[in-house]
Amino acid sequence: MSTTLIEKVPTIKTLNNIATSGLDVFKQNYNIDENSENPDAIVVRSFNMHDMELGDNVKAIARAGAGVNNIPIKKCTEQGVVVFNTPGANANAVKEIVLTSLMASSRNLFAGAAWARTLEGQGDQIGKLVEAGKKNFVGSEIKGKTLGVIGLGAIGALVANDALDLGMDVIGFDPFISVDTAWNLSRNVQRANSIEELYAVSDYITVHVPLTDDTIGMFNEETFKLMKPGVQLFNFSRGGLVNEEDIAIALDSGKVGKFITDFPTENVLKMKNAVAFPHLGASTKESEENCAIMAARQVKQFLETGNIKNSVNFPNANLPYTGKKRVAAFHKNVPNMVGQISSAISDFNLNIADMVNRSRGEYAYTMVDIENDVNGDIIPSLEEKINQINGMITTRII
Ligand SMILES: NC(=O)c1ccc[n+]([C@@H]2O[C@H](COP(=O)([O-])OP(=O)(O)OC[C@H]3O[C@@H](n4cnc5c(N)ncnc54)[C@H](O)[C@@H]3O)[C@@H](O)[C@H]2O)c1
Ligand SMILES: O=C(O)[C@H](O)COP(=O)(O)O
Repeated sequence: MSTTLIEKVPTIKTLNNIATSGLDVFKQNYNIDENSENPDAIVVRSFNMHDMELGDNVKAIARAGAGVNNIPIKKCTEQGVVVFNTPGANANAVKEIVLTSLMASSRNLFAGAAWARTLEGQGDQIGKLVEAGKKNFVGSEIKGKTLGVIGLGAIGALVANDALDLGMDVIGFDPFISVDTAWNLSRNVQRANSIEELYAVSDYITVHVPLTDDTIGMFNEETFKLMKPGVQLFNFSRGGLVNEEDIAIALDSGKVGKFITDFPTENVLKMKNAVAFPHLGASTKESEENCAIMAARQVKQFLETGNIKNSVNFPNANLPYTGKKRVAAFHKNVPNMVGQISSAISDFNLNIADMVNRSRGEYAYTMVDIENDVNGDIIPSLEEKINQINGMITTRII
């Protein structure tokens, strides 16, 4: 696989609309081409990449957003393609839509507004009809009610903290909470020791976990049984978290009072007391810009220096870039890789100035800076030699 930036202008492929301010990061020395079949890197939002061929030149994929279930992570890792996302960059947008929906749903605003539209054509009678009909839309105040927040990451923590400020009692559940988020979470958020504890006390439940093999269908017949009758469920995470057949039954019976989701499907659109938005959670100007800029900067930094920040499949690694030649190698996390890379470099009579080696599960990443000026002619042979090491996935010399 060929690689260095001096050889050619790198191409960035975009899937979905990416905010211009993000693409501006690539203004100099890059080529942006949405039709490229074999780019150096791809910037994507929700486009489903699972059935897409990845060209052998692709080195990085940046998800301008949080959820990466649309990207074939395993395949990327096996090919040494780094996948990035933009943690927290759209969290405020989602927090605001969740709290807006929470209040709007609790006050029956969606149903009330839809009914008001049916009065069109009633002329002078509208005032009278409104006063007679409003009793059907009496809502509840959220103050003093309990909100259960499942997943206390970037979004969940913001929702939990601000719901407290709105006068709600908040209980949170996240068995994998990060130290950073724990620091940001108000101490007034109660900690549920089990998800069952949260289900038992919550009047409203909002979910902020990724869609994975472990979370798919986590809201189902069994879990609805553990919730308070009439609970209102908010899903701004991913449609697959909720079993559609089971929620339809729970809504019919009133076990679940309302279901607000950002993920419409044919089934959801037919459900009683369900409100669906067209995946609007992160659709604000601010959030689209934040995500695009962060994604673009991470890709640019990686292509130009090999440094990795916010990858979801390879370890983060940072070595100050001096401008001298750098070997950047993705490999299996097995013994003696660093030794073999070092000895391949010394076979070319080159000295090592600095290095970093980081691992993540079965995979690892090593960057080695070379002290000497490297003659461009030997780069392909050095690259080839390192790529021949057993357990090596791919190497670049930058
Ligand atoms: N509707 C939208 O437009 C929109 C926008 C942004 C994010 N999202 C979705 O929201 C999800 C969360 O986003 P985020 O930025 O908060 O991500 P995040 O990674 O910051 O937080 C996710 C949290 O979920 C926790 N978690 C994982 N599995 C769990 C489980 N089984 N039970 C409880 N907690 C669990 C993790 O420990 C983590 O703290 C994303 O994965 C994405 O699918 C949707
Ligand atoms: O996971 C995310 O970040 C959201 O679902 C946003 O998706 P979008 O970028 O397609 O709006």
